Amino acid sequence: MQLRNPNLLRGESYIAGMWQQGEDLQTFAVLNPATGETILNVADLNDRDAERAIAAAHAAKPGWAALTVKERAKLLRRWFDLIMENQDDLTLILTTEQGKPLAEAKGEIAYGASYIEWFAEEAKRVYGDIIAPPNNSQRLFVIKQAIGVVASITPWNFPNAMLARKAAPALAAGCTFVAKPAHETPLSAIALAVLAEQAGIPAGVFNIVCSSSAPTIGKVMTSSPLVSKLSFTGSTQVGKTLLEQCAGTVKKTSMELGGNAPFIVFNDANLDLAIKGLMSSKFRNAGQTCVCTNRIYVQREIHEAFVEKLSTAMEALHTGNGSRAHVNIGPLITTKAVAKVTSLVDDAVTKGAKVIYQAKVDTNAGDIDTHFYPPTLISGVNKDMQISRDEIFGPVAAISIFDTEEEVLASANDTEFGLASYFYTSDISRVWRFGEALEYGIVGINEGLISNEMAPFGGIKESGFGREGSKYGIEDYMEIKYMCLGGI
Ligand SMILES: NC(=O)C1=CN([C@@H]2O[C@H](COP(=O)(O)OP(=O)(O)OC[C@H]3O[C@@H](n4cnc5c(N)ncnc54)[C@H](OP(=O)(O)O)[C@@H]3O)[C@@H](O)[C@H]2O)C=CC1
Ligand SMILES: O=C(O)CCCC(=O)O
Repeated sequence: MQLRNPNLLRGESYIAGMWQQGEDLQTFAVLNPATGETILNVADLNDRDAERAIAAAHAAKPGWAALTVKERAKLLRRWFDLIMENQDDLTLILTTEQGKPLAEAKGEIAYGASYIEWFAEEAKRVYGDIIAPPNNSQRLFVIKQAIGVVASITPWNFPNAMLARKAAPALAAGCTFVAKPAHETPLSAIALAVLAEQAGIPAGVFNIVCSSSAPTIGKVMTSSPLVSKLSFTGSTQVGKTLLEQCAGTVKKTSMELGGNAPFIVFNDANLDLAIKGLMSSKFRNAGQTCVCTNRIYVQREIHEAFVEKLSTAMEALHTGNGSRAHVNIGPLITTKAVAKVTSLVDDAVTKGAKVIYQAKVDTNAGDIDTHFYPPTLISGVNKDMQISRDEIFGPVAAISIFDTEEEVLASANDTEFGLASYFYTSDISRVWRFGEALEYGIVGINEGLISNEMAPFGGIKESGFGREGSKYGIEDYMEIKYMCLGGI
């Protein structure tokens, strides 16, 4: 990998302001998902290393919380500037370890950085309250204070942005932070730590613990009495385990878990707009995001026209190694992920769905074909097929036909998940009626790209709780304290 700033590619963890090999001096390999080649061997930390990171964050907490918000904001702003100055190198690291095409990786670096910029500003806008007292001898106040040490566990699909959007509000609020990135993609997280150090964020405030054993580090994070909050993004299954583990020390938690997003197109929709929205919400990161469209519902009268337009649009998808300029669909993260998508499509086809379009995979010498799944369009999907119940996490567009608004609302809400949803219509009454009736934390209306740092990202039901980004995001990292002054 040719980087302008080779210091960004490191294989150590960052604890207490020092680069660390870990007590056991073991390493694990980080692989390029397109080629299977080892990019770097990264220090494999154990439970005692994680405890040291938590102790470092705990020790750094009083000093960090005591800085003025302007001082913390300035350091966060410096971190943001450095990330943007190093955007091209960070992009290359991200594509190499995660697989997403370069243009998307570049977008992710800017997206992640936007949370740091936003929360550097929001740090200055935390307000308390004065409450009318029940009698004249009292005065009642509400203040907000940093929760304390925050631990985070983040996934491989957005190795930069998921970490940045947890660390930024936490640090802005005055919390200190210990991150465990996914073992598939630790290099982007380590690079963020290199830049945090360079920005002058004090030792112990931002720590990274890389490990091949997530359950080991997770146990330490969830059981340590020094950790006040756990913020997790990943599968609902692992989220539930972590919630159970956090119960022992009654930690606050934010859980950004799986989704099963419906994408509904009514007869009166602008079809071209709907296709544009679907292409971005379905195929972003090769379909590997928790807000990716999972179930597409098209009203009967427009089904044929919609399928035709979608097949044509999908011809513009080029699947291959994300480091090649024209590629816009990269590999899936592992062969296990490819096997899961394959089995969902096979199950749907066995139960009667039809494959309408399947793209070709265009790999180079050195790429491993079995790491890629071709963009595929199937129609005739129904709720008995596993593909309509599970997160696909792959580039498969699965269409069902519906007749009435009532019917499609029931289908859309018939899931344990409640993260993102999308619908297209030109009927303004339906915009409100249907938007309010969808049981989701996020509703895209005539829009397929709903994520940005100014908006509250998060789900309901088994998609989790807590909100990331927006004016609400910093609240997740603050405690409310009520003070009652008597004897007046
Ligand atoms: N909401 C979302 O954004 C995401 C949803 N998913 C969904 O989950 C499916 C499986 O993906 P997968 O990567 O396995 O997701 P996981 O939930 O297993 O991984 C997410 C994060 O949790 C860590 N982790 C895994 N097990 C534990 C544990 N017992 N204790 C503590 N941390 C743990 C992982 O570490 P490590 O990687 O080192 O094992 C990673 O950092 C996907 O197909 C998709 O459906 C996946 C990723 C993100
Ligand atoms: O959890 C995820 O899958 C990442 C969500 C990406 C986004 O912020 O849109």
